[in-house]
Formats: sequence, structure tokens, C-alpha cells
Amino acid sequence: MNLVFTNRFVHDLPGDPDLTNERRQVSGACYSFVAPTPVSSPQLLGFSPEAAALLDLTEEDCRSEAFLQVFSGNTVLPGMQPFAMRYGGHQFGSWAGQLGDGRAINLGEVINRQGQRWTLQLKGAGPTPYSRSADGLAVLRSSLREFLCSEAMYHLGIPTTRALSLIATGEQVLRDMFYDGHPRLEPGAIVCRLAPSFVRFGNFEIHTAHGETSLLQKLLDHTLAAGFPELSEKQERDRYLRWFGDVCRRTAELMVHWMRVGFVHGVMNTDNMSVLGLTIDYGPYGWLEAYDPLWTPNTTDAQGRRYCYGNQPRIALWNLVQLANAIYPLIGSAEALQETLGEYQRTFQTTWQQTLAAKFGLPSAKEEDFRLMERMLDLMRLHEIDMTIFFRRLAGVTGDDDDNQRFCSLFADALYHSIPASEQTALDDWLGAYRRRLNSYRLAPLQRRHQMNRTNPKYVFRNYLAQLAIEQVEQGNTALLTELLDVLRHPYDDQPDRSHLAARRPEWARNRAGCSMLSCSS
Ligand SMILES: Nc1ncnc2c1ncn2[C@@H]1O[C@H](COP(=O)(O)OP(=O)(O)OP(=O)(O)O)[C@@H](O)[C@H]1O
Ligand SMILES: [Mg+2]
Repeated sequence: MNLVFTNRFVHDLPGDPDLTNERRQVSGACYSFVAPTPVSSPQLLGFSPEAAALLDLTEEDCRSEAFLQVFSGNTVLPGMQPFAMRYGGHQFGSWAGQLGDGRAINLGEVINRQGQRWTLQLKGAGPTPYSRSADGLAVLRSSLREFLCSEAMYHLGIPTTRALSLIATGEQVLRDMFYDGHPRLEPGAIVCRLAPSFVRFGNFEIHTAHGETSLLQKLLDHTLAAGFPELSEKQERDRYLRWFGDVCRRTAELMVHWMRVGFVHGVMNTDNMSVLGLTIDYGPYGWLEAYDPLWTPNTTDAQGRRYCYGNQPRIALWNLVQLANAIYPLIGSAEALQETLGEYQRTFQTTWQQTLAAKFGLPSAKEEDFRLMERMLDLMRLHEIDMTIFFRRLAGVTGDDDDNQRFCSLFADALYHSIPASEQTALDDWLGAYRRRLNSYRLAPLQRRHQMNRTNPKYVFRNYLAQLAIEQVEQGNTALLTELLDVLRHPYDDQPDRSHLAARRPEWARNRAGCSMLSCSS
């Protein structure tokens, strides 16, 4: 394995002079050096060939003993400078103080043959100075969910941190999954993640909270130089503000993507928001099945529903306000920040309207079309209609359809409940109105179907599929894990022999842990 390390984060920014691996409050530094904790008997459960290619690694490399030892944290390669980042964050709306990488360890930044740079990070590789009261480890179930979902998101075309490998450590980890006083031992695992940068909103917040303005500026200068060269080179006076505008736009685009595919992150704390607009931290996330704006997969959030599906765009804005507060000392003008925040709303609104129209296969964004679309979303919520299946099936409906199929037979696969006859009329009426709209637009059906199927995936990482794969892997069988990794590579393709993996959630999964509600315990 020939990896070339550049490690700009470490070179550009001050580290913690204390080199001991003891839990502490760190000040005056952006990170602390810390090595991964060796594990007893690592076993490779999966790897992503596409992520490996970003590091110029072949499949053979990924199956090698050296790979296993490096990405389980047992071997530190020459050139690696492992460290944990210092960051803070607002959790569930309140400032939580120092958090930091409590179980993620950055191995270093690699430059590939194309000159692209990727930071390698192990999640679950042992305690760090930021571990607080926890153990620095991760369990197999949460690591498998992170591994598969990261790559699924990438193939859906959604900005995300990537996952290179999933390795069982051979160690047991104690977790009280339901927080009910019944901890049990579970198999441990480590995911190696890749991203151009893992900097979060919370990396900036911690410096401002501690009055470390010169560090704040160093971190922002590094972020600009590393990820936004066009802003950094000219040293323009408004470059920090322009960068913030860019973060606003990227975040808005990310929210549109999540809303488009029905992804619910579950813990949108500011320490889980990437300044590159990447999806980061696959914890108690979930995929919307029956359409419901209030749905949240996170048991910890079941009461307040702060992070439910429909709230995500609003929470992203709230989080951006926290980032604006954090960089205020470098900007000095609340009006300028406020004005720039408008970029978020503008981008979200325009992009979401276009995306919604594309989901319904309607070419324009006329007022009456939006009323029609909103009406369907309302009906979907009322009648528990599977969002993913609905939109795929809708692509087959045409304006001049003379088969006049009724809604409930056409969309039977998407229904979680049978709908009483008295309530079917509203759905049939909607379908009639929709067909008339299509008719009036005279769209070529094949082209429209093709475009809709590029916007509406057939395969998403349904919660119950994740649970089935976890149960299998815990029994030593990686077949479903491998199959899911493969099918999720082409989420927009029909793949008819894989259709069972696009089916709606079976009844047994309705209230089963891991299938509908997820605990934060990971
Ligand atoms: N088992 C653990 N040991 C040590 N620290 C932990 C552990 N679990 C979570 N933390 C820390 O608690 C804070 C909030 O956790 P959260 O669940 O958002 O993140 P995470 O899933 O550990 O990691 P990431 O955001 O890097 O994906 C973070 O600082 C995180 O590092
Ligand atoms: Mg986190």
C-alpha cells in the first residue's frame, strides 16, 4: 500500500502540546495527537471499491493483511500523524461545550495520483482526550449502518463522507441499547471514513466560545486554503463572508437532497454539520417509508421531534445561525451575516421547488401544479403511502392513459393500510387531475419517465434491510451486506431481479427495534 501523506490540518494548525491520552478540556489547540488502540483479531467484513479507488487502492490491496492491520488501527504507517479534532456543538438546541472526536481518529491526509486529497478517519478506534465518559468504541450494528449508508448516499448523488472499510475488531463492547439498565456485550467494529475535510460547524464554535479569535482565524484560513482556493488566493476582504455564503448554499442543496430521497439524519446537532455540506455522522438516521413530515427515527428525539423529516430544512438554518455567530468576530457585521444567511433560504426554496416538480414529472412550477403536488403529499401522509414506491410508480402514469386504473390498484405496493372505499375517491380524483396536467403539457412519456427515475430512486437503504443485514452479520453471514452494497450502487436503475430489496417494509418490522426507531446508543 503506497499512500502519500500531506497532513495539512496538522501542519497549518496548532495542536495540543499534551501528548497523553487522558480525557481533558483542551484549550488553545485545534486537535490532540492520539494513536488508535490496537485490536485483538480484526476481520474484514466489507470494503467499497469505489472509495478505495480514491486512494488508488486496488481490490487486491483491500483484501491484504496490511490493509486489515492499517484500517483496524493496529498499524500506523510512516507519514500518518493520528489525531482527534477539538470541536464543540449545540446539541438539541443547547450549547454543549467541548465535544471533539471522542471515538474518531484521523490518520492523516492522503494525496492521490490525480492530486485530490482525502483525509482518512477511523471511527470506533479507541479513546481520545475527547472521549468524556464514553469508551471510544463503536458496535457492529452502528458501524454497518454507517458503512452501507455512506456509500448508498454517494451513489444517490448526495454529498457525503465516504466509507472505505468495515472491520470487526474481535473485541466486545458493552452497550445499553435501549437505555433501560440492561447493557449487553456486542461485537465491536471500525469504519474507515474518507472526506476532503471533516471540519464541522462545531470546530469554529469551540474557539469563539473560548475567546480564541486568532485560532478561529487560523482555522478559517486553513479551511479556505484547503477547500476553497478561489477564495483564499485573492485574499479579498470579504472572503470570509463569501465562504459563509458558500456553506449556506451547500447546506441548502444538501437539505434538498435529503428531502428528495426521504433521508432523516436524526441528530442534526451543530457538531454533526460539515462545512463542506456533506452528510456526516450516520447514527440514528432513518429512511422515510410511509410519508410523514413528523417522522423521526431517533428515540431520543421522539418527544420533541426537533429532527423529524419535515423540520430538517429549518434546523439546518438554525445551525447556520450558530455558525454565523461563531465567525462573527472575523466579520464584525451582523447585518452582513444576516444578509448572507438569505442565501440559504433562496437556494433552498428555488432548488426544492424545482426538485419537487421533477419528482412529480411536471416541467414547470406553476402555482396550480404546486397545489396539486401539496395535495398529494397531504394524502400520502393521511394514508401512510410509501414515498419511494409512490414516486417510482408515478413515473409510469401517462396523460393519455385510457386504462383508467384506480389509484389503489395502481399504487397497491405502496400502501401500508387498506384504504376504505369512502376515502378512495379523493385519491382517484387526484390521479385524474394529475393525468389532465400531464395531458396539457404533452410530455413525451418515455423521456418523462426517464427523468423522473433519475430523481426518484428505486432502492434506498430501508431501515428493515439494515436490520436484517446486521442480524446476519452478527451470525457470521455477510451475504446480505455484500448484496446491499452492490444493489445500492445503482439506486436509480430498475434491477428487476433485485426488486424484493425495493419492497415496502414488511409488517413484522413495523415496531421492531432498529427497523422503525433507533437508539443513539452506538
Ligand atoms: N463511544 C463513544 N466514545 C467516546 N466518545 C463518543 C462515543 N460516542 C459518541 N462520542 C462523542 O460524543 C459526541 C457526540 O456524539 P455523536 O453521536 O454525535 O457522534 P459520533 O457518532 O460518535 O461521531 P461522528 O460525529 O464523528 O460520526 C462526539 O464528540 C462523539 O465523538
Ligand atoms: Mg457526531
